[in-house]
Amino acid sequence: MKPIEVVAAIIKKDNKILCTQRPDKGETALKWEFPGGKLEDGESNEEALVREIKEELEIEVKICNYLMTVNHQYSSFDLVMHGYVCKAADEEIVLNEHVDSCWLDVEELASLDWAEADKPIVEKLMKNN
Ligand SMILES: Nc1nc2c([nH]c(=O)n2[C@H]2C[C@H](O)[C@@H](COP(=O)(O)OP(=O)(O)OP(=O)(O)O)O2)c(=O)[nH]1
Repeated sequence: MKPIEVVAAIIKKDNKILCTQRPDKGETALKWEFPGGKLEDGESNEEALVREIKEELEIEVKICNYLMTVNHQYSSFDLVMHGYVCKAADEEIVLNEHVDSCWLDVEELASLDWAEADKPIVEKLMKNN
């Protein structure tokens, strides 16, 4: 099966990181994630990320650096997820798709129930801190 290819934004503001909670459906129901979504045909990772964040949260992000790619096998699909560290301007987020969100310090990230594929990203952020 062809993996689903996704981009995810680790959005930083004032030293906090934006964490978002997925809706109550599918294999990752109510898990916490970094916002983002699937690449559309012909899009670069960066274009997809800026578009997804605008759609999901109604904010503009500036991509600072690539962090890592995670390959994860869920039982119903294979995921390839590219994580980028981004900066948000001082705009209010609007939750168009997520059920909850919070801004956490890096050392607080482990307190959330993350989607499995996000755990290596959380570990890397905490190690780099
Ligand atoms: N965006 C995002 N998706 C993640 C993360 N961790 C993780 O397992 N996923 C999975 C959940 C979903 O099955 C898939 C991304 O799908 P999505 O629903 O966010 O993407 P999308 O907005 O383009 O999708 P769609 O509703 O248009 O189908 O990747 C993460 O940190 N960020």
